[in-house]
Amino acid sequence: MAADQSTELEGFMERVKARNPGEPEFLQAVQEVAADIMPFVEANPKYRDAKILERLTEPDRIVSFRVCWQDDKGDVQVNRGFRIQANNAIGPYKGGLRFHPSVTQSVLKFLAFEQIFKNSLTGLPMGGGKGGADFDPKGKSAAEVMRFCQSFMTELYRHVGHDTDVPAGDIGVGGREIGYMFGQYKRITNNFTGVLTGKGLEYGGSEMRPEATGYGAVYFMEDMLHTKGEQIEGKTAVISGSGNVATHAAEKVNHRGGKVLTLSDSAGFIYDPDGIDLEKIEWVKELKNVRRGRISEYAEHFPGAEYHQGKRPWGVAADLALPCATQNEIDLEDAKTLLANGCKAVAEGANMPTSLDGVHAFLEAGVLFGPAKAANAGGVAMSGLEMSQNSARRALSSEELRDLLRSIMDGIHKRCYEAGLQGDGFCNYVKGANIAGFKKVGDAMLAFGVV
Ligand SMILES: NC(=O)C1=CN([C@@H]2O[C@H](COP(=O)(O)OP(=O)(O)OC[C@H]3O[C@@H](n4cnc5c(N)ncnc54)[C@H](OP(=O)(O)O)[C@@H]3O)[C@@H](O)[C@H]2O)C=CC1
Ligand SMILES: O=C(O)CCC(=O)C(=O)O
Repeated sequence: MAADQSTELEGFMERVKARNPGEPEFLQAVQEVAADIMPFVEANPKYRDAKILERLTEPDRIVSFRVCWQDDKGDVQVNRGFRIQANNAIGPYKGGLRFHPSVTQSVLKFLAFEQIFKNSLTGLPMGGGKGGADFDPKGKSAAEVMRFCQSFMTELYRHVGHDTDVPAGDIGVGGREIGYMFGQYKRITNNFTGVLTGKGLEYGGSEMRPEATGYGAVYFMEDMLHTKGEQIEGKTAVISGSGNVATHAAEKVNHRGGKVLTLSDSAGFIYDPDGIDLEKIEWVKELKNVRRGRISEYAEHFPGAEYHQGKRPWGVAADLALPCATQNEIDLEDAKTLLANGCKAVAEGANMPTSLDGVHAFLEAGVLFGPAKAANAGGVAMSGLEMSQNSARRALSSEELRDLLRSIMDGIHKRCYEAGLQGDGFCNYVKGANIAGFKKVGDAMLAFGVV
Protein backbone atom coordinates (compact mmCIF):
# COMPACT_ATOMS: atom_id res chain seq x y z
CA MET A 1 0.00 0.00 0.00
CA ALA A 2 1.30 3.48 -0.92
CA ALA A 3 2.26 5.85 1.97
CA ASP A 4 -0.66 8.26 1.36
CA GLN A 5 -3.11 5.32 1.29
CA SER A 6 -1.70 4.05 4.58
CA THR A 7 -2.23 7.51 6.16
CA GLU A 8 -5.75 7.56 4.72
CA LEU A 9 -6.44 4.15 6.31
CA GLU A 10 -5.04 5.27 9.68
CA GLY A 11 -7.23 8.39 9.63
CA PHE A 12 -10.28 6.33 8.71
CA MET A 13 -9.62 3.82 11.50
CA GLU A 14 -9.08 6.62 14.04
CA ARG A 15 -12.57 7.94 13.23
CA VAL A 16 -14.14 4.47 13.45
CA LYS A 17 -12.34 3.86 16.79
CA ALA A 18 -13.58 7.15 18.22
CA ARG A 19 -17.17 6.23 17.36
CA ASN A 20 -16.93 2.63 18.64
CA PRO A 21 -14.88 2.67 21.84
CA GLY A 22 -14.34 -0.64 23.65
CA GLU A 23 -15.32 -2.75 20.62
CA PRO A 24 -12.10 -4.59 19.65
CA GLU A 25 -13.73 -7.35 17.59
CA PHE A 26 -15.72 -4.86 15.52
CA LEU A 27 -12.63 -2.71 14.92
CA GLN A 28 -10.62 -5.79 13.89
CA ALA A 29 -13.24 -6.75 11.28
CA VAL A 30 -13.43 -3.18 9.94
CA GLN A 31 -9.62 -2.86 9.78
CA GLU A 32 -9.32 -6.04 7.71
CA VAL A 33 -11.96 -4.89 5.21
CA ALA A 34 -10.84 -1.24 5.08
CA ALA A 35 -7.22 -2.16 4.29
CA ASP A 36 -8.41 -3.74 1.03
CA ILE A 37 -11.29 -1.42 0.24
CA MET A 38 -9.58 1.98 0.74
CA PRO A 39 -7.32 1.64 -2.33
CA PHE A 40 -10.31 0.35 -4.35
CA VAL A 41 -12.44 3.28 -3.19
CA GLU A 42 -9.68 5.75 -4.05
CA ALA A 43 -9.52 4.26 -7.54
CA ASN A 44 -13.34 4.47 -7.86
CA PRO A 45 -14.24 7.93 -6.45
CA LYS A 46 -18.02 7.38 -6.77
CA TYR A 47 -17.79 5.18 -3.64
CA ARG A 48 -15.48 7.64 -1.86
CA ASP A 49 -17.67 10.68 -2.59
CA ALA A 50 -20.82 8.90 -1.37
CA LYS A 51 -18.92 7.74 1.78
CA ILE A 52 -20.03 4.14 1.18
CA LEU A 53 -17.39 2.58 3.45
CA GLU A 54 -18.13 5.03 6.30
CA ARG A 55 -21.85 4.28 5.96
CA LEU A 56 -21.22 0.53 6.08
CA THR A 57 -19.42 0.85 9.43
CA GLU A 58 -22.53 2.40 10.99
CA PRO A 59 -25.25 -0.29 11.40
CA ASP A 60 -28.73 0.67 10.18
CA ARG A 61 -30.04 -0.18 13.63
CA ILE A 62 -28.97 -1.79 16.93
CA VAL A 63 -31.71 -3.27 19.08
CA SER A 64 -30.75 -4.23 22.63
CA PHE A 65 -33.23 -5.69 25.09
CA ARG A 66 -33.68 -7.39 28.47
CA VAL A 67 -34.46 -11.11 28.46
CA CYS A 68 -35.98 -12.36 31.73
CA TRP A 69 -36.71 -16.01 32.38
CA GLN A 70 -37.07 -18.40 35.32
CA ASP A 71 -34.68 -21.28 35.91
CA ASP A 72 -35.78 -24.71 37.12
CA LYS A 73 -35.45 -23.60 40.75
CA GLY A 74 -37.86 -20.73 40.13
CA ASP A 75 -35.10 -18.09 40.38
CA VAL A 76 -35.37 -15.13 38.02
CA GLN A 77 -32.50 -14.77 35.53
CA VAL A 78 -31.70 -11.70 33.44
CA ASN A 79 -29.78 -11.71 30.14
CA ARG A 80 -29.18 -9.15 27.43
CA GLY A 81 -30.41 -9.77 23.88
CA PHE A 82 -29.41 -7.98 20.68
CA ARG A 83 -30.23 -7.74 17.01
CA ILE A 84 -27.81 -5.77 14.87
CA GLN A 85 -29.39 -4.81 11.53
CA ALA A 86 -26.25 -3.82 9.68
CA ASN A 87 -27.35 -3.17 6.08
CA ASN A 88 -30.34 -4.09 3.88
CA ALA A 89 -29.23 -2.57 0.57
CA ILE A 90 -29.52 -5.85 -1.36
CA GLY A 91 -32.18 -7.73 0.61
CA PRO A 92 -33.74 -8.33 4.05
CA TYR A 93 -31.29 -8.43 6.97
CA LYS A 94 -30.00 -12.00 7.27
CA GLY A 95 -27.68 -13.66 9.75
CA GLY A 96 -27.58 -15.93 12.75
CA LEU A 97 -28.27 -15.69 16.47
CA ARG A 98 -25.51 -16.59 18.92
CA PHE A 99 -26.20 -17.69 22.51
CA HIS A 100 -22.90 -17.69 24.38
CA PRO A 101 -21.61 -15.97 27.55
CA SER A 102 -18.97 -14.14 25.47
CA VAL A 103 -21.61 -12.29 23.43
CA THR A 104 -21.23 -8.50 23.52
CA GLN A 105 -22.35 -5.70 21.24
CA SER A 106 -18.82 -5.65 19.76
CA VAL A 107 -18.89 -9.35 18.88
CA LEU A 108 -22.30 -9.08 17.22
CA LYS A 109 -21.35 -5.90 15.37
CA PHE A 110 -18.29 -7.61 13.89
CA LEU A 111 -20.41 -10.58 12.85
CA ALA A 112 -23.12 -8.38 11.32
CA PHE A 113 -20.52 -6.29 9.46
CA GLU A 114 -18.89 -9.41 8.01
CA GLN A 115 -22.30 -10.77 7.08
CA ILE A 116 -22.96 -7.82 4.72
CA PHE A 117 -20.04 -8.83 2.47
CA LYS A 118 -20.56 -12.58 2.86
CA ASN A 119 -24.21 -12.41 1.87
CA SER A 120 -23.35 -10.22 -1.10
CA LEU A 121 -20.76 -12.78 -2.26
CA THR A 122 -23.38 -15.55 -2.39
CA GLY A 123 -25.13 -13.73 -5.24
CA LEU A 124 -28.46 -14.06 -3.37
CA PRO A 125 -30.61 -11.07 -2.29
CA MET A 126 -29.74 -10.89 1.42
CA GLY A 127 -28.61 -7.98 3.57
CA GLY A 128 -26.46 -8.36 6.69
CA GLY A 129 -27.52 -8.81 10.31
CA LYS A 130 -26.64 -10.77 13.42
CA GLY A 131 -27.99 -11.15 16.93
CA GLY A 132 -27.90 -13.17 20.08
CA ALA A 133 -27.58 -13.03 23.83
CA ASP A 134 -25.05 -13.57 26.62
CA PHE A 135 -27.03 -16.66 27.64
CA ASP A 136 -25.05 -19.89 28.16
CA PRO A 137 -27.06 -22.94 27.07
CA LYS A 138 -24.37 -25.25 28.55
CA GLY A 139 -25.62 -27.05 31.65
CA LYS A 140 -29.19 -25.76 31.22
CA SER A 141 -32.15 -28.14 31.08
CA ALA A 142 -34.24 -28.29 27.89
CA ALA A 143 -37.07 -26.56 29.79
CA GLU A 144 -34.75 -23.68 30.76
CA VAL A 145 -33.53 -23.31 27.18
CA MET A 146 -37.16 -23.26 25.99
CA ARG A 147 -38.17 -20.58 28.49
CA PHE A 148 -35.17 -18.48 27.51
CA CYS A 149 -35.90 -18.82 23.78
CA GLN A 150 -39.57 -17.91 24.29
CA SER A 151 -38.65 -14.84 26.32
CA PHE A 152 -36.02 -13.81 23.73
CA MET A 153 -38.55 -14.07 20.88
CA THR A 154 -41.20 -12.20 22.87
CA GLU A 155 -39.13 -9.06 22.23
CA LEU A 156 -37.38 -10.01 18.98
CA TYR A 157 -40.59 -10.76 17.08
CA ARG A 158 -41.42 -7.06 16.61
CA HIS A 159 -38.10 -6.41 14.81
CA VAL A 160 -38.04 -9.36 12.37
CA GLY A 161 -40.18 -10.71 9.53
CA HIS A 162 -39.77 -12.77 6.36
CA ASP A 163 -39.27 -9.60 4.24
CA THR A 164 -37.57 -7.57 6.99
CA ASP A 165 -35.02 -9.60 8.90
CA VAL A 166 -34.60 -13.38 8.91
CA PRO A 167 -32.41 -14.75 11.74
CA ALA A 168 -30.96 -18.28 11.91
CA GLY A 169 -28.58 -20.28 14.13
CA ASP A 170 -24.96 -19.74 15.14
CA ILE A 171 -22.95 -20.82 18.20
CA GLY A 172 -25.33 -22.22 20.82
CA VAL A 173 -28.35 -21.97 18.53
CA GLY A 174 -29.21 -25.15 16.62
CA GLY A 175 -32.38 -26.90 15.51
CA ARG A 176 -33.77 -27.17 19.04
CA GLU A 177 -33.49 -23.44 19.78
CA ILE A 178 -34.82 -22.44 16.33
CA GLY A 179 -37.85 -24.67 16.99
CA TYR A 180 -38.59 -22.99 20.33
CA MET A 181 -38.22 -19.51 18.80
CA PHE A 182 -40.29 -20.29 15.70
CA GLY A 183 -43.07 -21.73 17.90
CA GLN A 184 -43.13 -18.56 19.99
CA TYR A 185 -43.11 -16.27 16.92
CA LYS A 186 -46.04 -18.18 15.43
CA ARG A 187 -47.93 -18.05 18.72
CA ILE A 188 -47.49 -14.29 19.13
CA THR A 189 -48.13 -13.21 15.53
CA ASN A 190 -50.47 -15.95 14.29
CA ASN A 191 -48.33 -15.97 11.13
CA PHE A 192 -46.69 -19.01 9.58
CA THR A 193 -43.94 -17.44 7.49
CA GLY A 194 -40.27 -18.11 6.87
CA VAL A 195 -39.14 -15.71 9.59
CA LEU A 196 -36.28 -17.98 10.69
CA THR A 197 -34.08 -20.38 8.75
CA GLY A 198 -32.52 -23.58 10.02
CA LYS A 199 -36.01 -24.83 10.81
CA GLY A 200 -36.95 -28.52 11.15
CA LEU A 201 -37.97 -30.27 7.92
CA GLU A 202 -41.49 -30.81 9.28
CA TYR A 203 -42.22 -27.09 9.49
CA GLY A 204 -40.55 -25.43 6.52
CA GLY A 205 -36.86 -26.19 7.00
CA SER A 206 -34.56 -27.03 4.13
CA GLU A 207 -32.68 -30.22 3.43
CA MET A 208 -28.91 -29.59 3.54
CA ARG A 209 -29.04 -26.54 5.86
CA PRO A 210 -27.28 -28.40 8.73
CA GLU A 211 -24.55 -29.62 6.37
CA ALA A 212 -24.19 -26.48 4.26
CA THR A 213 -21.60 -24.41 6.16
CA GLY A 214 -19.14 -27.25 6.77
CA TYR A 215 -19.59 -28.81 3.33
CA GLY A 216 -19.32 -25.37 1.71
CA ALA A 217 -16.03 -24.65 3.51
CA VAL A 218 -14.57 -27.89 2.16
CA TYR A 219 -15.85 -27.11 -1.35
CA PHE A 220 -14.08 -23.75 -1.11
CA MET A 221 -10.90 -25.48 0.10
CA GLU A 222 -11.17 -27.88 -2.83
CA ASP A 223 -11.65 -25.01 -5.32
CA MET A 224 -8.51 -23.30 -3.96
CA LEU A 225 -6.49 -26.54 -4.19
CA HIS A 226 -7.68 -27.11 -7.76
CA THR A 227 -6.07 -23.82 -8.84
CA LYS A 228 -2.76 -25.48 -7.92
CA GLY A 229 -3.65 -28.81 -9.53
CA GLU A 230 -4.10 -30.41 -6.09
CA GLN A 231 -6.95 -32.14 -4.29
CA ILE A 232 -8.04 -33.17 -0.77
CA GLU A 233 -7.62 -36.89 -1.35
CA GLY A 234 -4.65 -38.25 0.59
CA LYS A 235 -4.21 -35.08 2.66
CA THR A 236 -4.47 -34.69 6.44
CA ALA A 237 -6.58 -31.98 8.09
CA VAL A 238 -6.71 -30.32 11.50
CA ILE A 239 -10.19 -29.06 12.41
CA SER A 240 -11.23 -27.10 15.50
CA GLY A 241 -14.68 -27.16 17.08
CA SER A 242 -17.09 -30.08 17.33
CA GLY A 243 -20.36 -28.33 16.58
CA ASN A 244 -22.40 -27.93 13.44
CA VAL A 245 -19.69 -26.50 11.19
CA ALA A 246 -16.80 -28.66 12.41
CA THR A 247 -18.58 -32.02 12.21
CA HIS A 248 -19.90 -31.38 8.70
CA ALA A 249 -16.53 -30.09 7.49
CA ALA A 250 -14.98 -33.27 8.91
CA GLU A 251 -17.62 -35.35 7.13
CA LYS A 252 -16.90 -33.75 3.74
CA VAL A 253 -13.10 -34.08 4.14
CA ASN A 254 -13.75 -37.82 4.64
CA HIS A 255 -16.02 -37.94 1.56
CA ARG A 256 -13.14 -36.47 -0.43
CA GLY A 257 -10.62 -39.04 0.79
CA GLY A 258 -8.84 -36.82 3.32
CA LYS A 259 -7.95 -37.79 6.90
CA VAL A 260 -9.22 -35.66 9.82
CA LEU A 261 -6.87 -35.67 12.79
CA THR A 262 -8.46 -33.34 15.35
CA LEU A 263 -11.66 -31.82 16.75
CA SER A 264 -12.03 -29.58 19.79
CA ASP A 265 -14.34 -27.71 22.13
CA SER A 266 -13.81 -24.78 24.46
CA ALA A 267 -12.09 -27.05 27.03
CA GLY A 268 -9.48 -28.76 24.79
CA PHE A 269 -8.86 -30.84 21.67
CA ILE A 270 -8.67 -34.51 20.69
CA TYR A 271 -6.04 -35.95 18.35
CA ASP A 272 -6.83 -39.24 16.66
CA PRO A 273 -3.84 -40.46 14.60
CA ASP A 274 -6.05 -43.19 13.04
CA GLY A 275 -8.33 -40.50 11.59
CA ILE A 276 -11.80 -39.33 12.61
CA ASP A 277 -13.89 -41.29 10.14
CA LEU A 278 -17.61 -41.06 9.33
CA GLU A 279 -18.63 -43.49 12.09
CA LYS A 280 -16.66 -41.54 14.68
CA ILE A 281 -18.19 -38.28 13.43
CA GLU A 282 -21.70 -39.71 13.95
CA TRP A 283 -20.64 -40.54 17.52
CA VAL A 284 -19.45 -36.93 18.01
CA LYS A 285 -22.74 -35.55 16.63
CA GLU A 286 -24.68 -37.67 19.12
CA LEU A 287 -22.32 -36.61 21.93
CA LYS A 288 -22.78 -32.90 21.15
CA ASN A 289 -26.38 -32.67 19.90
CA VAL A 290 -28.13 -35.27 22.06
CA ARG A 291 -26.06 -35.98 25.17
CA ARG A 292 -24.55 -32.47 25.11
CA GLY A 293 -21.25 -33.84 26.46
CA ARG A 294 -17.60 -32.75 26.21
CA ILE A 295 -15.12 -33.70 23.48
CA SER A 296 -12.79 -35.18 26.16
CA GLU A 297 -15.17 -38.20 26.19
CA TYR A 298 -13.94 -39.06 22.66
CA ALA A 299 -10.53 -40.06 24.00
CA GLU A 300 -12.17 -42.24 26.67
CA HIS A 301 -14.30 -43.97 24.01
CA PHE A 302 -11.82 -44.43 21.13
CA PRO A 303 -8.54 -46.12 22.04
CA GLY A 304 -5.48 -44.48 20.48
CA ALA A 305 -6.95 -40.98 20.64
CA GLU A 306 -5.39 -38.34 22.92
CA TYR A 307 -7.12 -35.50 24.77
CA HIS A 308 -5.22 -32.23 25.31
CA GLN A 309 -6.90 -30.18 28.03
CA GLY A 310 -6.88 -26.39 27.59
CA LYS A 311 -5.06 -26.53 24.23
CA ARG A 312 -5.91 -25.74 20.61
CA PRO A 313 -5.19 -28.22 17.82
CA TRP A 314 -2.83 -26.12 15.68
CA GLY A 315 0.35 -27.88 16.88
CA VAL A 316 -0.67 -31.11 15.14
CA ALA A 317 1.09 -31.32 11.76
CA ALA A 318 -1.31 -31.48 8.80
CA ASP A 319 -1.65 -30.38 5.17
CA LEU A 320 -4.94 -28.51 5.67
CA ALA A 321 -6.44 -26.42 8.48
CA LEU A 322 -10.14 -25.69 8.99
CA PRO A 323 -10.80 -23.49 12.04
CA CYS A 324 -14.51 -24.08 12.76
CA ALA A 325 -15.02 -22.98 16.40
CA THR A 326 -14.86 -19.23 17.13
CA GLN A 327 -13.18 -15.87 16.53
CA ASN A 328 -9.44 -15.33 17.07
CA GLU A 329 -8.70 -19.00 17.70
CA ILE A 330 -5.56 -18.85 15.47
CA ASP A 331 -3.09 -16.20 16.62
CA LEU A 332 0.27 -15.31 15.06
CA GLU A 333 2.10 -18.08 16.95
CA ASP A 334 -0.47 -20.67 15.88
CA ALA A 335 -0.19 -19.49 12.26
CA LYS A 336 3.61 -19.79 12.41
CA THR A 337 3.31 -23.29 13.89
CA LEU A 338 0.91 -24.41 11.17
CA LEU A 339 3.24 -23.01 8.49
CA ALA A 340 6.34 -24.58 10.03
CA ASN A 341 4.53 -27.94 10.01
CA GLY A 342 3.85 -27.68 6.26
CA CYS A 343 0.23 -26.50 6.19
CA LYS A 344 -0.67 -25.76 2.54
CA ALA A 345 -4.19 -24.37 2.81
CA VAL A 346 -6.55 -22.81 5.36
CA ALA A 347 -10.32 -22.44 4.92
CA GLU A 348 -12.10 -20.52 7.69
CA GLY A 349 -15.31 -22.31 8.72
CA ALA A 350 -15.74 -20.07 11.77
CA ASN A 351 -16.15 -16.28 11.56
CA MET A 352 -12.87 -14.34 11.90
CA PRO A 353 -11.04 -17.30 13.50
CA THR A 354 -7.63 -15.88 12.54
CA SER A 355 -6.17 -12.76 14.16
CA LEU A 356 -5.08 -9.96 11.79
CA ASP A 357 -1.37 -10.75 12.22
CA GLY A 358 -2.13 -14.45 11.69
CA VAL A 359 -3.85 -13.62 8.39
CA HIS A 360 -0.84 -11.55 7.32
CA ALA A 361 1.49 -14.45 8.16
CA PHE A 362 -0.51 -16.84 5.95
CA LEU A 363 -0.65 -14.35 3.08
CA GLU A 364 3.05 -13.54 3.32
CA ALA A 365 3.87 -17.27 3.27
CA GLY A 366 1.83 -17.56 0.05
CA VAL A 367 -0.39 -20.42 1.23
CA LEU A 368 -3.98 -20.76 0.04
CA PHE A 369 -6.08 -18.82 2.55
CA GLY A 370 -9.89 -18.80 2.25
CA PRO A 371 -11.33 -16.08 4.52
CA ALA A 372 -14.54 -16.72 6.47
CA LYS A 373 -16.79 -14.40 4.50
CA ALA A 374 -16.14 -16.54 1.42
CA ALA A 375 -15.34 -20.00 2.80
CA ASN A 376 -18.22 -20.28 5.28
CA ALA A 377 -20.87 -18.61 3.11
CA GLY A 378 -22.48 -21.95 2.24
CA GLY A 379 -24.61 -21.85 5.39
CA VAL A 380 -26.22 -18.51 4.74
CA ALA A 381 -26.55 -19.37 1.04
CA MET A 382 -28.58 -22.46 1.97
CA SER A 383 -30.62 -20.23 4.29
CA GLY A 384 -31.32 -18.01 1.28
CA LEU A 385 -32.56 -21.10 -0.55
CA GLU A 386 -34.71 -21.98 2.49
CA MET A 387 -36.27 -18.50 2.22
CA SER A 388 -37.08 -19.04 -1.47
CA GLN A 389 -38.56 -22.47 -0.76
CA ASN A 390 -40.74 -20.97 2.01
CA SER A 391 -41.95 -18.15 -0.25
CA ALA A 392 -42.74 -20.58 -3.06
CA ARG A 393 -44.31 -23.07 -0.59
CA ARG A 394 -42.25 -25.91 -1.99
CA ALA A 395 -39.32 -28.09 -0.95
CA LEU A 396 -36.32 -28.97 -3.10
CA SER A 397 -34.65 -32.37 -2.75
CA SER A 398 -31.31 -32.79 -1.05
CA GLU A 399 -29.75 -33.69 -4.42
CA GLU A 400 -30.99 -30.45 -6.00
CA LEU A 401 -29.79 -28.44 -3.01
CA ARG A 402 -26.40 -30.15 -2.93
CA ASP A 403 -25.87 -29.18 -6.58
CA LEU A 404 -27.00 -25.61 -5.88
CA LEU A 405 -24.63 -25.36 -2.88
CA ARG A 406 -21.75 -26.64 -4.98
CA SER A 407 -22.42 -24.13 -7.76
CA ILE A 408 -22.88 -21.23 -5.31
CA MET A 409 -19.54 -22.05 -3.64
CA ASP A 410 -17.86 -22.33 -7.05
CA GLY A 411 -19.35 -18.92 -7.95
CA ILE A 412 -18.05 -17.37 -4.71
CA HIS A 413 -14.61 -18.85 -5.35
CA LYS A 414 -14.60 -17.50 -8.91
CA ARG A 415 -15.59 -13.98 -7.80
CA CYS A 416 -12.90 -13.94 -5.10
CA TYR A 417 -10.28 -15.40 -7.41
CA GLU A 418 -10.91 -12.85 -10.15
CA ALA A 419 -10.81 -9.90 -7.74
CA GLY A 420 -7.87 -11.27 -5.72
CA LEU A 421 -5.46 -12.53 -8.40
CA GLN A 422 -2.18 -10.59 -8.33
CA GLY A 423 0.33 -9.97 -11.10
CA ASP A 424 2.71 -12.55 -9.58
CA GLY A 425 0.07 -15.30 -9.86
CA PHE A 426 -0.73 -15.39 -6.13
CA CYS A 427 -4.42 -15.09 -5.26
CA ASN A 428 -5.15 -12.94 -2.19
CA TYR A 429 -8.60 -14.34 -1.43
CA VAL A 430 -9.01 -11.92 1.50
CA LYS A 431 -8.75 -8.93 -0.80
CA GLY A 432 -10.80 -10.67 -3.50
CA ALA A 433 -13.66 -11.42 -1.07
CA ASN A 434 -13.65 -7.89 0.34
CA ILE A 435 -13.71 -6.16 -3.04
CA ALA A 436 -16.23 -8.49 -4.70
CA GLY A 437 -18.53 -8.36 -1.64
CA PHE A 438 -18.28 -4.57 -1.33
CA LYS A 439 -18.98 -3.68 -4.94
CA LYS A 440 -22.51 -5.09 -5.20
CA VAL A 441 -23.63 -3.53 -1.90
CA GLY A 442 -21.92 -0.23 -2.76
CA ASP A 443 -23.62 -0.03 -6.16
CA ALA A 444 -27.04 -0.68 -4.60
CA MET A 445 -26.41 2.04 -2.01
CA LEU A 446 -25.42 4.48 -4.76
CA ALA A 447 -28.72 3.75 -6.52
CA PHE A 448 -30.67 4.78 -3.40
CA GLY A 449 -29.00 8.19 -3.05
CA VAL A 450 -28.16 9.54 0.40
CA VAL A 451 -30.24 7.43 2.81
N1 LIG B 1 -23.88 -22.66 11.94
C1 LIG B 1 -23.67 -22.05 10.78
O1 LIG B 1 -24.35 -22.32 9.78
C2 LIG B 1 -22.57 -21.06 10.64
C3 LIG B 1 -21.62 -20.88 11.61
N2 LIG B 1 -20.55 -20.07 11.39
C4 LIG B 1 -19.52 -19.89 12.38
O2 LIG B 1 -18.91 -21.14 12.67
C5 LIG B 1 -18.43 -21.17 14.03
C6 LIG B 1 -19.01 -22.37 14.75
O3 LIG B 1 -20.43 -22.29 14.73
P1 LIG B 1 -21.37 -23.57 14.93
O4 LIG B 1 -20.64 -24.79 14.56
O5 LIG B 1 -22.65 -23.26 14.29
O6 LIG B 1 -21.60 -23.52 16.50
P2 LIG B 1 -21.85 -24.72 17.52
O7 LIG B 1 -22.45 -24.11 18.72
O8 LIG B 1 -22.56 -25.84 16.84
O9 LIG B 1 -20.37 -25.22 17.83
C7 LIG B 1 -19.41 -24.33 18.29
C8 LIG B 1 -18.14 -25.12 18.58
O10 LIG B 1 -17.10 -24.19 18.85
C9 LIG B 1 -16.64 -24.38 20.20
N3 LIG B 1 -16.39 -23.07 20.82
C10 LIG B 1 -17.30 -22.10 21.06
N4 LIG B 1 -16.73 -21.06 21.68
C11 LIG B 1 -15.42 -21.40 21.82
C12 LIG B 1 -14.31 -20.75 22.38
N5 LIG B 1 -14.41 -19.54 22.93
N6 LIG B 1 -13.10 -21.40 22.35
C13 LIG B 1 -13.00 -22.64 21.80
N7 LIG B 1 -14.03 -23.31 21.27
C14 LIG B 1 -15.22 -22.70 21.26
C15 LIG B 1 -17.78 -25.08 20.91
O11 LIG B 1 -17.29 -25.74 22.05
P3 LIG B 1 -18.20 -25.83 23.38
O12 LIG B 1 -19.17 -26.92 23.10
O13 LIG B 1 -17.24 -26.12 24.47
O14 LIG B 1 -18.84 -24.49 23.52
C16 LIG B 1 -18.27 -26.00 19.81
O15 LIG B 1 -17.44 -27.12 19.66
C17 LIG B 1 -18.81 -19.79 14.60
O16 LIG B 1 -17.74 -18.92 14.41
C18 LIG B 1 -19.99 -19.38 13.74
O17 LIG B 1 -20.16 -17.97 13.73
C19 LIG B 1 -20.39 -19.42 10.20
C20 LIG B 1 -21.31 -19.55 9.20
C21 LIG B 1 -22.54 -20.30 9.38
O1 LIG C 1 -28.03 -18.85 7.83
C1 LIG C 1 -27.97 -17.75 8.34
O2 LIG C 1 -28.72 -16.83 8.14
C2 LIG C 1 -26.88 -17.52 9.39
C3 LIG C 1 -25.52 -17.66 8.86
C4 LIG C 1 -24.56 -16.97 9.74
O3 LIG C 1 -24.87 -16.51 10.82
C5 LIG C 1 -23.21 -16.80 9.25
O4 LIG C 1 -23.00 -16.95 8.05
O5 LIG C 1 -22.31 -16.48 10.05
